[in-house]
Amino acid sequence: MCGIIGLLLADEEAWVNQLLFDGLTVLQHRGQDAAGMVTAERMRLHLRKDNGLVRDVFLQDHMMELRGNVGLGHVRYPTAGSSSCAEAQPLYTNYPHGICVAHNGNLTNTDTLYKEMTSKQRHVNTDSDSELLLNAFAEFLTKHETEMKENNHEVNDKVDAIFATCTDVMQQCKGGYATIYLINGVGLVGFRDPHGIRPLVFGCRSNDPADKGKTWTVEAMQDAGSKKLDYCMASESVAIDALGFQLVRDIMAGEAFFVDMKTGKCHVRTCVKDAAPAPCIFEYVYFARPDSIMDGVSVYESRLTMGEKLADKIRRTYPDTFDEIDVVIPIPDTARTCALQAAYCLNKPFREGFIKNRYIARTFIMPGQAKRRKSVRLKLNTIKPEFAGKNVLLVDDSIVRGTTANEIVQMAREAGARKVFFSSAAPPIRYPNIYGIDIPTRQELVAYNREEAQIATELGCDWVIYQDLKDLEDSISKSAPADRPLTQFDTSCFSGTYVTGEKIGDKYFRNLYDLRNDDAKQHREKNVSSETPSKKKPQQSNDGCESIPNGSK
Ligand SMILES: O=P(O)(O)OC[C@H]1O[C@H](OP(=O)(O)OP(=O)(O)O)[C@H](O)[C@@H]1O
Ligand SMILES: NC(=O)CC[C@H](N)C(=O)O
Ligand SMILES: [Mg+2]
Repeated sequence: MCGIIGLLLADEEAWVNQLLFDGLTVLQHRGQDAAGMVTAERMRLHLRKDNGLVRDVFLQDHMMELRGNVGLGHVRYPTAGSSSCAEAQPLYTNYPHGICVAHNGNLTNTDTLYKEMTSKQRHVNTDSDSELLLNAFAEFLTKHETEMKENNHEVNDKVDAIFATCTDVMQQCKGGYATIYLINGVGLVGFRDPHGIRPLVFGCRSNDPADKGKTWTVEAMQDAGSKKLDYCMASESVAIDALGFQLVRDIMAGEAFFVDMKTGKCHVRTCVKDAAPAPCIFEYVYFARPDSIMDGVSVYESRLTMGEKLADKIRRTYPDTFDEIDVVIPIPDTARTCALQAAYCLNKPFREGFIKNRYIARTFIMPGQAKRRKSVRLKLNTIKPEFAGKNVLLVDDSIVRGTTANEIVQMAREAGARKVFFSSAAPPIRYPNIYGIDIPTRQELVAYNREEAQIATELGCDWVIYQDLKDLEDSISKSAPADRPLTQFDTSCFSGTYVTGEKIGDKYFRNLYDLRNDDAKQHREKNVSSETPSKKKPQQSNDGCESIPNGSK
């Protein structure tokens, strides 16, 4: 999962860099491996990207170079290629105009796309799927702008050319993607794949004091005077809130949003006929911040309902033994909301048994199992009296590899717990994810080929219980707005059903396994890190980290 953000300020003399920095900081939970930013100052692009957290990648000197009133930002959690900083984003291609991309998601037809792009003499320089998404966009934009110049009736103007390009990219590129392009001198374009698997929202703010208190809709934005509005697109609404913009709405599945930097006007269009919304259910379970609103649903509210339904299932499944539970303890951070509500519904005390070290980041999205395991112990420590002599019900949002659960159960026992029951607000994860979450192999999953009793043995707990998929889906649908019901989700890692429908056969999964199992990744990363120069010396970087000639260093 990555975090993306795009901003255009009406004032051409203003700099967008600090807003991008702040927005990326708010989206940091979506990607911890690398961060990047590109800005456009008149016709000149400035790029800075590197491995590391936002606060470490952008130093004062870099910020001074990131000039201009329009830009893109990205925080990366790799799902394809390597974690080399050459694959950090935004990525750039020279022709046409000079285009940069920030992408969240994962493409599933990269082999075909690679062949098509190289057959058209487009230069693809990395193993990143996002570079193919960039080149496909550039290729189709070239085609439609040429048609426009030749007076083809279907493409009448620049706006038509942009949307026709989005349609072609959506038809050509399979998989999950929410993406923002910065087209130098033209504007910002954001869109979601035809299933809207990955999230993307937009908002605005007005520079006109007369607009104070106004509620912005797309129509109101389009009626606003020229060069009056600042625009923001971002993976999550929290970024829009934090920057002082007003959230307008989600970009819908198969829809594109274009802001023309010459006129300051915005345009929205549905680009495919067969859009069928199926957002990733794991965003609600784990990825998104609870204070985000996604596809009209409050993530916080959906997690409360997950807790409620989990409590119901515990009562139903263990009518005799659930009385034994003395205390309900969340596994910080993400599980807190559902644990709170589960405790309330079970009528059991809710206690903070684990304290989180606020300086350790999320463990599931860290690369490498050894690092993840060590991080759980560094990240969480027990409040011993909350465990001593008690039967504890631990609540986590999900169990993926079982790294966290395994360590946590041991820690609970070491702290003196008598019985340890483990519950997950999501169903067992038994299938790979191919749309932007790095769960590439079934073999690494603790629930792979195991039933609950075997999983409990593996985790060392007295019993383990999982949410039912139907209950999870209902937890989210329940809070969907009446005029935009959510009836379908990408639930692939729980169900093995892949919503994009194209034939994803055994060969694809074997190849994914070979490329992205933990050992293969570790081997690749060793080679990458021995090639990557120190990020503290950006002036000397020669590995593609600042790949635009004359760009920011
Ligand atoms: O079974 P595993 O492979 O360990 O993965 C699942 C765990 O990882 C995540 O926590 P993480 O530490 O990433 O983030 P959080 O602080 O937001 O809960 C998630 O919330 C689970 O606790
Ligand atoms: N998690 C993501 O969204 C990853 C984006 C892209 N596939 C990459 O690996 O850079
Ligand atoms: Mg967690």
